[in-house]
Amino acid sequence: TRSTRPQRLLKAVQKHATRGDPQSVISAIDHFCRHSEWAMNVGDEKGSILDSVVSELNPEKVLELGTYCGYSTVRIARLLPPGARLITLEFNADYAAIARQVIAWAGLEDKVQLVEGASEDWIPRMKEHFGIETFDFVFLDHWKDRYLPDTKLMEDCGLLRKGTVLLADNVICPGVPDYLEYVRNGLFYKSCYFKSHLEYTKAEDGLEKSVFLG
Ligand SMILES: Cc1ncnc2c1ncn2[C@@H]1O[C@H](/C=C/CNC(=O)c2cc(-c3ccc(F)cc3)cc(O)c2O)C[C@H]1O
Ligand SMILES: [Mg+2]
Repeated sequence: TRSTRPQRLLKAVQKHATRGDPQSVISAIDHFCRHSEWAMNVGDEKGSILDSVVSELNPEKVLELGTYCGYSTVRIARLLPPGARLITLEFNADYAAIARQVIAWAGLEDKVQLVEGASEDWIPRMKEHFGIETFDFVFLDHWKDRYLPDTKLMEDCGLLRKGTVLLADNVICPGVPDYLEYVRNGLFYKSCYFKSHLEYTKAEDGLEKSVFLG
């Protein structure tokens, strides 16, 4: 049977990227998505904004919601200091299998824990299962109607501390209106918008950076 797009994306990484070189993995995926087949990675333009937020923060404990093929996982993990940890949640087994191989090709498996399952099932288990007190940085890039409920769930589970940074992809396209209203007009966050473009296109999109006020 015909291969899937994530399988073809992985093949492009294995063909064009150098094992153990995260930048070459990122470049191979961006080239594949720009010239062969569009895929819903955060991409190079928004990815540079993601890089600057992570580099400035130097987080020890990172959570990613929605691994997909592992593109943003690699972008984030390559910038983490030694000893820092990234937990990424993905409930689609096929995507998870591809992402594990992409992360391994980049040589970042020691910094990344890919957990197969739904965010609402795993967020309440972060403390007892992974020994996480609070997260320093959370990247939201999963189903858009899950951003707000999962943010409230992280608050309720005590996983956010004063200064925790949430960075949300796709706040314009496809859009997350309920989440935006909550972080911009609520009392618990200081929020700002980074205008950019939908990955590999000219359409507007952007990232919302929200700092938890505790
Ligand atoms: C609740 C939960 N738990 C664990 N994993 C979860 C989850 N919800 C989704 N996931 C996993 O994350 C991934 C889902 C990501 C959803 N992202 C999207 O739907 C998405 C869509 C677009 C887009 C824009 C314009 C268009 F015309 C078409 C598409 C662009 C993007 O950057 C996106 O992230 C894969 C899925 O299995
Ligand atoms: Mg996205």
